[in-house]
Amino acid sequence: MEVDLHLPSTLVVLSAIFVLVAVLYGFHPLTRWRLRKIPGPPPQWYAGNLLEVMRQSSYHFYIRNARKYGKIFKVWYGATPVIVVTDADLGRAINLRNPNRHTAMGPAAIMAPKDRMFDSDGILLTKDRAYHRSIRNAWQPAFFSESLNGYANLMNSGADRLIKRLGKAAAKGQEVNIWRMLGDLTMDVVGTASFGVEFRTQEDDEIDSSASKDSRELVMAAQTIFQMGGAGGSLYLPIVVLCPVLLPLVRLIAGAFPDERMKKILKARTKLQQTCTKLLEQARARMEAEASGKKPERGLAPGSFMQHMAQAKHHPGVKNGSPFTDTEIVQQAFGFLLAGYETTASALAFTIYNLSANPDKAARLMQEVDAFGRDRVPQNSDLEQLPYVQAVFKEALRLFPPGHISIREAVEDLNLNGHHIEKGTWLHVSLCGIHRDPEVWDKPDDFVPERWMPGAPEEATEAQKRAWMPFGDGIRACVGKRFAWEEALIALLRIFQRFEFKLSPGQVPLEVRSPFTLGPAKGIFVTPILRGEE
Ligand code: HEM
Repeated sequence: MEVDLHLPSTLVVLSAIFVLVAVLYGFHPLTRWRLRKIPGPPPQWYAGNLLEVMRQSSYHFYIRNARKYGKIFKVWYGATPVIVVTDADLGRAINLRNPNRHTAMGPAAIMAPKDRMFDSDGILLTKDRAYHRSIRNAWQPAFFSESLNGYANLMNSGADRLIKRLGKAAAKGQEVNIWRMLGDLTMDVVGTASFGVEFRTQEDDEIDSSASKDSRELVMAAQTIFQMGGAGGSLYLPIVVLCPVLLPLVRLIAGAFPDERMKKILKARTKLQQTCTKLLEQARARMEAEASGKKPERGLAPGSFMQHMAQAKHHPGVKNGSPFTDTEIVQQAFGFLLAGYETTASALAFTIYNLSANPDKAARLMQEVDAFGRDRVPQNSDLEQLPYVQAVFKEALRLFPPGHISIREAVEDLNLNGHHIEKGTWLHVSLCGIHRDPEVWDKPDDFVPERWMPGAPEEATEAQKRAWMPFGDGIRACVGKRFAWEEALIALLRIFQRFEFKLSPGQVPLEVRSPFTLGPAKGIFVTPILRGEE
């Protein structure tokens, strides 16, 4: 009888290869060795620290680990090590020298390039420096004082609709999820400012039936993308997180067989693109009609961000200084909504949470509001008369910065306090870690708006002021900061002219989640109470 002596040895070799691959992809011995001197929480095989990050939220996980391991530590997102920095000066230096964001692990990462165009070429994720400068410059005039003065009416009408809704709840003594309601407000304001059609997301039946068909379709598409777009959206994602080298293959398979979530996102993106293209055509018709002295019927509102982009041109060195294409304009308009909607809603909700949990601070704020006038409708230029409202908002942004990480990719090899970091490494400047650093702040976890009141005994030192950076820093810092500031102050003033809030029990400390931006885990539940006579 003939015995196949090769079979066992083949099995041994295959098993050895399998074990080697399992070790290389599960344990990453070489990378671990390279980064061994950087401390950090011990990773698990394959998942790294991902399960802990998801359980605790990256926000808490980073704050806790900064207190345990110091201002530079490493965290493993599956197979990818991320260097987290919680030192303000080092963070600024990183942001200044490394302008590229690494591609987030959202469903978009696994989409084919044609389906990803919103992300890869928009202001948020483009890695082409000259192109970024060109788009960013085109954005800037939307935040000049003249434009901001123009937005005040829109922001006040948004606040009117919110006050109406709060009034109904107050009359019934009803608890509300204020985070949700503020989300409806900011979607209303940012959506209308960006796309130039009335978003009307604050009506009780979600989308006002009197809104135009274009407007309704746009709102629904944007909402679908938001609901579906968070990290962990697609079933294909875990594969890429655990084994990034499979990305090209996963993209191919996901392109051919998209799962339900991806299908919905793709459909919503196509709808958004089509509707915006139609609005742009109307806008161009409007501009032509205006130029020839006629009055057009509909189109983008004058002064809207999209109309502004329709008139903008690239830098002479980029695309020969040509006007923006329709696709580019839609990318930017969607970027405006994406970056400005949830961040501002969460910042406002955190502010109301902190005020409700600290009634003495709320009382001081209401005194200032009353001195300004209970019935006075603010304009942008009035906001400097509200130093305590500003201080309260600043302090809420310190404790809970909605954009809590400046996400970067090392553009070259770096030396971080003696640690060698290779080009391409993912870097997270943890703004929440910096904002709660006990070596920098007294009572880092307490809500003390007086830190931001000039002359107060608690007034922040220069080092503390430098360590306040909720809008990031460097050339990728928040371009919409002045818009957010105006919108938030108008909303706070208008809300507290009419209401105070009772926090529902069981919410201190607040449960948060931070898949991408930082927000309350389930919401912030309060009962609005109509304020008595002055
Ligand atoms: C309270 C509200 C807001 C907060 C806390 C916030 C925070 C941030 C942060 C932390 C960044 C990243 C900075 C970095 O990577 O270093 C950012 C970027 C950005 N934000 Fe905001 N933001 C807010 C509102 C807005 C609004 C209302 C808009 C638009 C109208 C906007 C548009 C953008 C854009 C386009 C970027 C990317 C800029 C670039 O890459 O050049 N943000 N924001």
